[in-house]
Amino acid sequence: MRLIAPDYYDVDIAGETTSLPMLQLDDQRAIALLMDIDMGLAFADRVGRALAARFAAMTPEIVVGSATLGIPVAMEVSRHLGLDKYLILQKSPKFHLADALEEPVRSITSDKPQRLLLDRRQIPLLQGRRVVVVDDVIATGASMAAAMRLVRRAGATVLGAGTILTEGIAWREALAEDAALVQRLGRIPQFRVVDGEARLDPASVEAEMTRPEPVSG
Ligand SMILES: Nc1ncnc2[nH]cnc12
Repeated sequence: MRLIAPDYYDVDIAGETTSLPMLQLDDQRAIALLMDIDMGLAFADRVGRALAARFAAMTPEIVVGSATLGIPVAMEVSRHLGLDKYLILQKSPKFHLADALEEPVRSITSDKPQRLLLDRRQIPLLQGRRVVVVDDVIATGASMAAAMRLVRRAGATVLGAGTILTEGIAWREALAEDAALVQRLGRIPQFRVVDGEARLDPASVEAEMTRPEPVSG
């Protein structure tokens, strides 16, 4: 992992400041890295509780998450909604997934073509059900869009899309009207590498990220 200065980017995640390490992706790009699987049980519990609170009133019947980093999010959101069963969409074909429903992930940021897979034996868990789709980060929006397509192909209604963080702004265009379904606990910008340092990419910053907070009182 190639780290870059400044060492950390601080982001508010559900009311707590979280320091994310800065990672250089290539000559031009860097990201503030959120590895939810490395952040411990207290973090997983906190984000699960906070996202579940956003969706509870919609009375979802099942939570769907994408492997790998969406797995702890799906488990913790389910737990806090009082749901036992959850459903994971896989990225790599496993033996038992020979006959899976498949959706391409149209991502411009990954070098290899990717896809999301839904085990056909799990379709009954989704058919006619009210579903929340979750992931760790929504960046390009390509993974979330593919997950929503799969879930809808299986006959479910998507009530919402939950994520720990949104990254940049590209996801809004990729998700189109589904962007309105997104519930996030925080947001991060994207970064450009300039003189060996990560600098905030102004084009990735949401207008409301730089807008001063309204003064109360
Ligand atoms: N900043 C980030 N951290 C972890 N996973 C990501 N996927 C896309 N952006 C990410």
